[in-house]
Amino acid sequence: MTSRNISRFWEWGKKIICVGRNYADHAKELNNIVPTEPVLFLKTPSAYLTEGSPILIPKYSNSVHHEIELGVVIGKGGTGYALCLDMTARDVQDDCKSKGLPWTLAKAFNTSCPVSEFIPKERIPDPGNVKIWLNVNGQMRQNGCTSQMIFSIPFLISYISEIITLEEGDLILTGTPKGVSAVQVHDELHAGIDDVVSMTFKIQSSS
Ligand SMILES: CC(=O)CC(=O)C(=O)O
Ligand SMILES: [Mg+2]
Repeated sequence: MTSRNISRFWEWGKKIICVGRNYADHAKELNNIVPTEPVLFLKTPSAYLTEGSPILIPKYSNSVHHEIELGVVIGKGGTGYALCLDMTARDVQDDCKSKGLPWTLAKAFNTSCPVSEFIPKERIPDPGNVKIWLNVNGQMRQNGCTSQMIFSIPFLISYISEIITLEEGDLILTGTPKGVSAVQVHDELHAGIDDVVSMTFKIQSSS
């Protein structure tokens, strides 16, 4: 595990808004319908995690999946970015889906939103065309491009703004490409955006 001390750019009181099923190949791999409108959900402040701290598997799940995603950070003079993980208790989510219940237990648990350092907008001139990738213990699992998004970043910002007032510092996770899979205790997740940023997180049990 890296010992880099990444300072938190995200602060308490700001929102973490997530978009689901924004890549058709991922919606299909989980047998979900490809959406015609963005699917939104929220993460809690205690979900936010920076490098150097472990991702904790909640006791109530036997199948926590990685989902690598481009994060958009709302700023006064435009947006910035971050690489994010939307850790998901897939077994719990499947159960919630079958019962018509919200996804909070599956998506918003403590440490479920590992985030890279802040990426200034100049470092990603075209956020609609960057490669995001993730490997687990050195094996590539996800390797997608934001050009595959169903709903573009400008559309998502405008869509969300109609429903939830976006403020400086809010973070939007823009959905994951295909290749999600379960992680195990002691796994090491290494992820990046082209040659712009990379991050490493270890998996631990929560006890
Ligand atoms: C099925 C999901 O968990 C939706 C999601 O989070 C995504 O990124 O897609
Ligand atoms: Mg996701």
